Amino acid sequence: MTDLPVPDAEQTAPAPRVDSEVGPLRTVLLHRPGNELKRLTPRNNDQLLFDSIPWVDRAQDEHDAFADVLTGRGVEVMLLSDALVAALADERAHAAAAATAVDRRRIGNELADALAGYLATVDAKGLADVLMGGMTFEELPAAEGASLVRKMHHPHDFVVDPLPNLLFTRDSSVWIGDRVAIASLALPARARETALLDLVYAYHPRFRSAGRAYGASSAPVEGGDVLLLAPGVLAIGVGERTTPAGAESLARSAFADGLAHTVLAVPIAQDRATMHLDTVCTMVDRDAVVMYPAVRDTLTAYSLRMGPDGGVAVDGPAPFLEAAAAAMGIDRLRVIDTGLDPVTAEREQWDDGNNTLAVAPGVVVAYERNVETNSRLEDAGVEVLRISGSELGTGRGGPRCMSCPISRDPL
Ligand SMILES: NC(=[NH2+])NCCC[C@H](N)C(=O)O
Repeated sequence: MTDLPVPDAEQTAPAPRVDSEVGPLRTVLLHRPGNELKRLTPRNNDQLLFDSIPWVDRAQDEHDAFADVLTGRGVEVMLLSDALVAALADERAHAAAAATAVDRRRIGNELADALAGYLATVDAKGLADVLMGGMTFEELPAAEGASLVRKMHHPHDFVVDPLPNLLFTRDSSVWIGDRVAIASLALPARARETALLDLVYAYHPRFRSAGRAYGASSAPVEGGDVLLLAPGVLAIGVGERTTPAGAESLARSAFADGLAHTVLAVPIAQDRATMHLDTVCTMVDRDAVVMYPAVRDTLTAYSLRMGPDGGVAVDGPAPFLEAAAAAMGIDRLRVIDTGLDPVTAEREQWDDGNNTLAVAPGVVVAYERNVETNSRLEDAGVEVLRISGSELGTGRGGPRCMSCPISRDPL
């Protein structure tokens, strides 16, 4: 008898490729919140971009339920912590990752050497824990020296900052076609996420052959601002996070790689409530978006195309909905009219009512608390898979923010 080889998960997994916001979702990268959330206190939560202090056990339960909804729909869920540990098994990744955690300028040479020495001794899992959850002066097990830095810092100050916003995997990397763009995150609290995702995509066996769409150290672009409206058509929000230079440079590289023919640069208000384009608008079907009513008629877009000289040609601005429909080659982009009174609309926008994750055309995951928005979506024929997010939402992010699609079937 001959034994047939058993295909392993990596051989059977769909190849990474995402051309739209709504094509049937096959594989997604999530981050189950961990010890990094336990670092949040009323003194540091603003700086770490959380609006209150989450109840961590409950946040984990909510996240598990989110992952279950996705697996229940046949989606393969990859967890960032597992992917990071797998990547760090490569000693080059281990060394590079440890180096990203050592900030000599902040902790001085003596402690930096002690920290680097310690990190070199921990295994992949131990290193991943420090990279994600951070480390306090009190936890640094290096020999007690006379370091002034150690003496003058509070024992609970961070030697390595925690990364509570890893939860929002949408922002740190984006697949465009068969290439991955490592985001260049704008705010100091998230800057180190770039380096971790960069290592995951470089060293995880599953991604080794993945081409890059954007360099990790380029001008700021965050994934929450990038919407794949249709194959070849990107919308990029420009506001608190993604800069005009970031949008221009991602457009230039998408054109050069043949990943897009049109990029819409969409100015959004530079506010916490609208930090990314996906806080006011996400796609729920091939030709439909759910959108915050207050911006529906005012949102505009510059249309970027490859210029004759290989540069970027800019048109507009024009109304966003018109520019989007034209670029997508459809008559009209349907806006699901949430028809809400302005106060309800503002409350539900703040709680990520417009931040839905499509698992297929017309099927989206949404926070249950946005009762009005969800019922309007259903009235318009969209199936809504509700999850609770009372704790997950304390960082201001909904189902779309908490997910990075790695593979979607073509539309
Ligand atoms: N795609 C999104 N809207 N992400 C939300 C990110 C929230 C996170 N606390 C931040 O401020 O960066």
